[in-house]
Amino acid sequence: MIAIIGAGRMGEALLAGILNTGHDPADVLVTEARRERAEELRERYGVASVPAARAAARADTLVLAIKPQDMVAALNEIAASLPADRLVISVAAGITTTVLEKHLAAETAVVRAMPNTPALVGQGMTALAAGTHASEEHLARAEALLRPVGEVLRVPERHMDAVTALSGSGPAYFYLVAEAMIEAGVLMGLPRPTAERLVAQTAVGSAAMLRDSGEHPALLREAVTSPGGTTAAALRELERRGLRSALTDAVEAARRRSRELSEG
Ligand SMILES: NC(=O)C1=CN([C@@H]2O[C@H](COP(=O)(O)OP(=O)(O)OC[C@H]3O[C@@H](n4cnc5c(N)ncnc54)[C@H](OP(=O)(O)O)[C@@H]3O)[C@@H](O)[C@H]2O)C=CC1
Ligand SMILES: O=C(O)[C@@H]1CCC=N1
Repeated sequence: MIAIIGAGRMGEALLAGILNTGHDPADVLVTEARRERAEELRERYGVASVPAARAAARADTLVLAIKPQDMVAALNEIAASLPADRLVISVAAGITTTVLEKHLAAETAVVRAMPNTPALVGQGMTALAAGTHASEEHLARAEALLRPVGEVLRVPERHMDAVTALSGSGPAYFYLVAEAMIEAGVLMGLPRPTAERLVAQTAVGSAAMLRDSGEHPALLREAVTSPGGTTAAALRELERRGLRSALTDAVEAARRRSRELSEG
């Protein structure tokens, strides 16, 4: 049995992704304190909501998808009822395996994961790092749980803040670009549904090329850039406005924030 403690945006994305790939809702529990939200999840996915301590006692694998700021309180809530052989997977930004282990019984197997919301549609990217007591078998279990909702990569834990800044927060950067492009289309007089469709499919197609062609993004960009053409004019403007350095600074800010969250 799997329990998802904290079924907010990320918890729900994982829940939906896991159920979409064939898990029986009867084998999945969620912990959601707000009654209306618990009811919504039951109606939408057929999963039961139980208090965290009960979920901890019943599930073999616990996924902690609560905010970093709520993590210590939640760990204290489950620690006493968590049998020693359970696997605890935390997806919280900035919360290290050392912090997780400190608030759980000695030798609890802990895996730190950083997924992203495209898990909802089976296109997530999750990085995993093992805690001190997580064996290869525990990592394989975490991987088996998350693999159906997207790609999984094992990384050294020291890379987790950078991973969070790139793939954890990354979908938001792409959505901001998409939003700005759609508004630009509307500004030029395109009907909104037309602009939305053009941008969404351009994003999907570009992402597929990026992932599947094996080409460096600079080469893919070059192939779009006809001499003396429209793309070159647009790219000059993006470079002049500092898109590249804005993105570098943005990703570094996210990593800094992830580190701050680990300091409590
Ligand atoms: N959103 C994303 O793209 C990603 C998020 N994450 C991580 O996922 C975690 C959740 O983020 P996100 O989903 O965005 O945030 P949300 O605020 O949407 O979700 C947090 C959820 O946890 C619930 N909660 C709080 N305390 C407890 C508790 N003690 N027991 C059970 N449930 C509790 C909240 O309930 P209530 O609303 O009732 O307070 C809420 O439903 C964070 O740690 C974040 O770093 C990781 C990768 C990507
Ligand atoms: O914004 C956040 O803190 C979380 C972590 C990665 C994506 N969302």
